[in-house]
Amino acid sequence: MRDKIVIANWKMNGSREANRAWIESYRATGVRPDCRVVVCAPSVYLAELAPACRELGIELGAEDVNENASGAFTGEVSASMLADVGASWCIVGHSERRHIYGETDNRVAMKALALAKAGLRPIVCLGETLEEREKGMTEAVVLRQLNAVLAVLPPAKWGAVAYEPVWAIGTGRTATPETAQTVHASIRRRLGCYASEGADRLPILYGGSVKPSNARELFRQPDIDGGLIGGAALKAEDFVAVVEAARKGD
Ligand SMILES: O=C[C@H](O)COP(=O)(O)O
Repeated sequence: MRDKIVIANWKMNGSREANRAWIESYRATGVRPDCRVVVCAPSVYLAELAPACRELGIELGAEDVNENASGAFTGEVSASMLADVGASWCIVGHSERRHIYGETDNRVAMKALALAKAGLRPIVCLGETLEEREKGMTEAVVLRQLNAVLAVLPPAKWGAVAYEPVWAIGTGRTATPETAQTVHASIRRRLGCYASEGADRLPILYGGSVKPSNARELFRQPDIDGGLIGGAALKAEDFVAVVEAARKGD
């Protein structure tokens, strides 16, 4: 059985003061997670968050990375820089990066590769738009995105896959557990080709309007190994309630 993972993606939210308050609220809940917990935060805050996260047993992640090791890439942050300030995970291919910043499958793959080379665990996001779903292209899109990263990096070097249907992100419109499970099962089948390379142990997370009220049903699905949480991760109490929904045996 795979361990569950619950990952917060704070996106472009927070401040030093708000982050301290989040950490204190998380601590005050007294939660003893039965799963791995990761917080992905804006890179400028990682160094300051690292000691508190370590103390609380939270692993730290970044939200994006540049695929190059160093050089003239003004404004960008490399994988080794993220490792240097305490991150061990990093999101790549989030739909906001793909759709707002035009990131291609190939660029996402190069980013995942750069992270693995620096010893970080990539969280590889996949997901179809509403238009693609309505045209019956969900599986084709998700597997195309998955294959691009598999072509350069074996699953043993990945941290997690996150299936996030674009139409469910920040909209309050969650995929039903059955809809999400169908796509997760396709991803799992495709990863089955890499069973000898550790793919059966790779967690497949669901993201898209996960909240305390729907997390348990989603996490009960056989191929949903946890979640990538946006809006509900901004309030520590809500995030902890989602973490609690990942308890084994529930
Ligand atoms: O990375 C997280 C996802 O974009 C989900 O965001 P959301 O929980 O606000 O829908």
